[in-house]
Amino acid sequence: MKPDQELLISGKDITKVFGYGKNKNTAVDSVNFAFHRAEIISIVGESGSGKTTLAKIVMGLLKETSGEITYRGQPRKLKNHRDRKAYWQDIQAIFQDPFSSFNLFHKVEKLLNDCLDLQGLKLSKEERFEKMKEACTFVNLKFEELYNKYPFELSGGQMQRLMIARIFLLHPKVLLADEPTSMVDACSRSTILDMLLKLRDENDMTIIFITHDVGLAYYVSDTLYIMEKGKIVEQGSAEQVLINPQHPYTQQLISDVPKLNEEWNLG
Ligand SMILES: Nc1ncnc2c1ncn2[C@@H]1O[C@H](COP(=O)(O)OP(=O)(O)OP(=O)(O)O)[C@@H](O)[C@H]1O
Repeated sequence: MKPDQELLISGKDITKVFGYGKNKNTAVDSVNFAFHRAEIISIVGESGSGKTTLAKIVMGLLKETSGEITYRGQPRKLKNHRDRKAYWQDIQAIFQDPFSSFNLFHKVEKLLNDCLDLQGLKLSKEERFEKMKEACTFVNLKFEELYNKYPFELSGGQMQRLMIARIFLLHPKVLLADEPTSMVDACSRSTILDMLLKLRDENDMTIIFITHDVGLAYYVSDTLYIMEKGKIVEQGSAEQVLINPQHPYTQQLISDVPKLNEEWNLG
């Protein structure tokens, strides 16, 4: 499936400065982006390049110092609780540390039930059970075995699957995934990515991956944004950027993955 042309979220000259004076740090520097419906985008860069800061700005968790974000054709407004609630119904995130995404005092059943509540759906107890079970099955978890457990009783991999089960129930328009596979082994890793790709195909979800792994980015993405020291130094279709990188930083990132060309058979 290919992304369509409907522009969903874009940013113009987005800048984020932390600190003052000698401690001033421009984490995101005049960044422009345009993400479309059903598009899979990877933002690739080394540690400290500003990926997570940019992701938090897109999420509305961090206020940009300057620049403008447009969402569905309108300047994004997050002034009051109502604006934010509406925005966060449409955009969800999976962060590196799954523990940060859950209320650790709530059992799995409540965590999933809350997703159904957020949708405002009127469902019977049986319907709720069926939906939660379906979500767990989608990510190869057994609801019957987990529903009564607390997040800290789950493995890192189970937690990550549970996060995807939540996304399955919430079906947001945009999913921001910050290194979503960092806590799972290589085998589960491709399963998790396949789950996310399937969600995109079924729900036309736009997915933004934040990663330092060019290989992963190529495997999953339509579009790559390469970020260095707060700036987007190169962007384009995944093939175009990987096969014919223009910027020296991109060339270096790719050459740091010596087997990339062979593994992905890029010639
Ligand atoms: N809350 C903060 N206060 C001050 N500086 C910050 C803050 N958050 C991030 N930074 C700085 O902004 C820069 C970009 O950090 P950011 O976490 O966005 O990078 P990243 O590319 O996501 O790195 P990683 O891959 O390690 O997560 C870094 O220099 C970091 O120290």
